[in-house]
Amino acid sequence: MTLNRTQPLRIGTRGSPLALAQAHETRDRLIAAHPHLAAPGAIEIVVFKTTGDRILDRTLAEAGGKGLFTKELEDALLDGRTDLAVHSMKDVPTWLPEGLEIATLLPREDTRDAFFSRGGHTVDTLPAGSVVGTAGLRRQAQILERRPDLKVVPFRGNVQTRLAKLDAGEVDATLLALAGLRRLGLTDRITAVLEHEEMLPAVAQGAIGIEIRSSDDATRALLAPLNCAGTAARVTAERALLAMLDGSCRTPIAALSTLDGDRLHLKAKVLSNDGRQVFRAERRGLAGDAAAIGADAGAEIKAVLPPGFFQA
Ligand SMILES: NCc1[nH]cc(CCC(=O)O)c1CC(=O)O
Repeated sequence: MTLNRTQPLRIGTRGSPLALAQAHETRDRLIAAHPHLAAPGAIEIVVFKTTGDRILDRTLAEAGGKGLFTKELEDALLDGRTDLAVHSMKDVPTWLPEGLEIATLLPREDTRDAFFSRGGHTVDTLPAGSVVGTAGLRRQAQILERRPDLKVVPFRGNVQTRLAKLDAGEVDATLLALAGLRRLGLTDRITAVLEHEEMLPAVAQGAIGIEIRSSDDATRALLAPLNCAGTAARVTAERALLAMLDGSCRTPIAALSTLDGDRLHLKAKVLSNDGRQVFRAERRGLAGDAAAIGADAGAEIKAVLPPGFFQA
């Protein structure tokens, strides 16, 4: 098969600064692997506004529904308006639409969360009753697990908006994924980087996935040299856990797998929203068994969850 194309390769992306940085990283990696794609017009970046970009006044769990950041990109792929879609894998629902697949995982960024506070406080030194702004139930639950005396309030908007709200005193602290901050070059204002023991990341946090039509062998071949096998194994394990738990986005789930050679180590945690109930599982195995490792850890947690634990 020839990798030369007569049509431009069309990359679908959201328009947020982080999404654009990830689309540009994808374009740059494609050009590095296939120099002819550097020609003017060989790659087009097509920007879409997703439902998740429109809803800024509610938390995403309240907005309900899955795929808030992906649906418009996937519709464009399915209609043939684009050839690939670039996603933060953290935002990609467990089940993809029929006819689409994640073809490639780029090398994963740092998976930790960054903590920002006024007055340089860490999670442990924040005065009782301090207000932490976060949109995510996973962060809310883990903050309250450690500090039940803090108050967590919903908080959305892009990085700059959130930091402005912090400066204005609307909240005393907030959290953001370090991966996004690194990609945007916005790490200078971080108060503390939270280690995994303190804040286990979201499934696939820090990973960029590239989605294509399953029938599109030409684009799959173009993307093949960009795939990071280690990231793919880790994301496979974490997403298999999610699939087994079948968790709605209203239940806090955190997971992280790491690789040491071909040995994969998965840690997973499901919490109640108030952080008072915590269920954990841990598994080790071969990277080649990533899907089974994730499913197995998910099944262990599922077996001990009280009936009705997952909210609709
Ligand atoms: N939910 C939004 C979102 N999706 C991916 C990232 C960060 C980048 C990543 O984890 O890959 C963020 C922002 C955040 O959580 O701070």
